[in-house]
Amino acid sequence: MIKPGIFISFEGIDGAGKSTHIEALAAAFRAQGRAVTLTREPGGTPLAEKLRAMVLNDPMDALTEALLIFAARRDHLVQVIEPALARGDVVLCDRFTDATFAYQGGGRGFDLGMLSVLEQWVQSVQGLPADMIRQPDMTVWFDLAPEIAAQRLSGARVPDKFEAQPVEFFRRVAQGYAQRAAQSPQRFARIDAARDRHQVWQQITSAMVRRGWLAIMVAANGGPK
Ligand SMILES: Nc1ncnc2c1ncn2[C@@H]1O[C@H](COP(=O)(O)OP(=O)(O)O)[C@@H](O)[C@H]1O
Ligand SMILES: Cc1cn([C@H]2C[C@H](O)[C@@H](COP(=O)(O)OP(=O)(O)O)O2)c(=O)[nH]c1=O
Repeated sequence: MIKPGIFISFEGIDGAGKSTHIEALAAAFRAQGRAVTLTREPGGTPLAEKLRAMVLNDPMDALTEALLIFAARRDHLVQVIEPALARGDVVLCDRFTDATFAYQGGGRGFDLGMLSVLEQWVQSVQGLPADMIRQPDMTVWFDLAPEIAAQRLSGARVPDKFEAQPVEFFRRVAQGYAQRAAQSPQRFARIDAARDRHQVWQQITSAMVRRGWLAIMVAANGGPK
């Protein structure tokens, strides 16, 4: 019998430490025999990657941006995430809809009610009860003060359209995440991302072990390189 798929998203402001830990978590799941689909948003399909390049590089008004992001999400869900979950994969997704609420809603001040309507439309998929939409089973939220994230990113990479925003923007993004976490406390696993890499890794794997998704031994042996 195939195991049910698990959908885990990773969220937090730019520089919070997501990329550092996702690969290591994929390796931990593989070490205990699970197939892993490692993917990201915006992106994850050829079409969605084209939309990502536009969203991250071209100036545009907030509604255009939200529509492109949700169009990319729909393609990604239908082409990649749903088939992977149906196969029983562990899907590790670097950002999902909480990022839209945080960046377009919190950061850019776009209407949250409209984002909720788009969320309902885009995440309605076949095979779920009519009153349910596809949501991550768990969202690992790297919570970090914007000042620390900016310090970590300074000189680390060429900033994209969002990374080039001032610290006040990221303060609003962080508030957007906190608001989403308060609305779905069961789904969100908050990580104190100000700790060192080892302690961050321990917090992440503890959340997986608590859900019965990762064996303690596998978690103890892994970690970011
Ligand atoms: N716990 C940590 N302590 C200090 N620096 C970290 C930690 N985790 C990641 N970093 C560094 O911070 C920067 C941003 O991390 P990254 O994983 O790329 O963040 P994100 O993917 O969330 O934008 C990188 O240079 C990374 O090496
Ligand atoms: C998924 C998503 C990302 N974003 C932004 C956040 C990030 O600044 C950017 C790309 O995310 P990310 O892949 O984390 O960037 P990087 O590969 O540089 O670490 O897109 C939104 O504004 N809205 C969204 O819905």
